[in-house]
Amino acid sequence: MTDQNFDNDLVKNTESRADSTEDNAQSTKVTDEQVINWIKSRRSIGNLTIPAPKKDQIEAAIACAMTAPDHKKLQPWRFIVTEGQKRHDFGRALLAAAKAKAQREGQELDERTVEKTLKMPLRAPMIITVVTRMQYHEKVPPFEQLLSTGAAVQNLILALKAQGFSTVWRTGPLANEPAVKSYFNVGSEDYVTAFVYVGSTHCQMPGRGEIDTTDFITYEAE
Ligand SMILES: Cc1cc2nc3c(=O)[nH]c(=O)nc-3n(C[C@H](O)[C@H](O)[C@H](O)COP(=O)(O)O)c2cc1C
Repeated sequence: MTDQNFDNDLVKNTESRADSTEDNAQSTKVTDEQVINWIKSRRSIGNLTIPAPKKDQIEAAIACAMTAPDHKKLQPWRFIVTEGQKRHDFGRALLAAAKAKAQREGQELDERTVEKTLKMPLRAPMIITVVTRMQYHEKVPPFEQLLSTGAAVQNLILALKAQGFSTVWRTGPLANEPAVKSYFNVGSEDYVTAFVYVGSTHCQMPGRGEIDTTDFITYEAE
């Protein structure tokens, strides 16, 4: 089954669930197997276009993100939604970061790199920047807070997919440069954990085929 088919199936099932009476709700239930195959069908898409999610869809996805496992409920994540002309400001922040990085490394940016960097945020109609705001906690070291934010990002991506949108998680070497952190008001101890590019596409990425878990699992039992 293709990715599109999975999406259609889930949408169809969700819509019919919404309309259904209690009597026929059973017959339109999404099966566990469908959910598992749907998770496996997620693919990143690099070039995205309108429509982007609306406010209620963004907030539904962020609510899912905020159900990620979170030791001591620190809620270390913050979400910044950038769209429209603001993407140009983001591009200028990326360029400032690229120039500063190049200067530190004794290099200069060529014209092509300047243009490319400025246009990076235009690859999707919306970017959701996810920040980890680190807190000191004797039982929750920084790596747990970063991982918790990573889990939130994955939930965010899946919740956007469930609403019919495509995404790609990009971070790259500029994400935590001072110019970018300053643009997003991210503290020096904090991290830009993800730029989630969000939008729509007609592009169909190939499926992954069978996933062989053999080399990645060790079972231990008495
Ligand atoms: C923390 C993190 C940062 C990433 N940064 C980038 C990036 O800057 N550029 C990029 O092309 N892919 C990046 N990726 C990888 C893509 O999100 C994606 O997973 C990869 O292209 C594989 O595609 P798939 O998700 O369809 O399997 C990053 C992934 C993670 C988890």
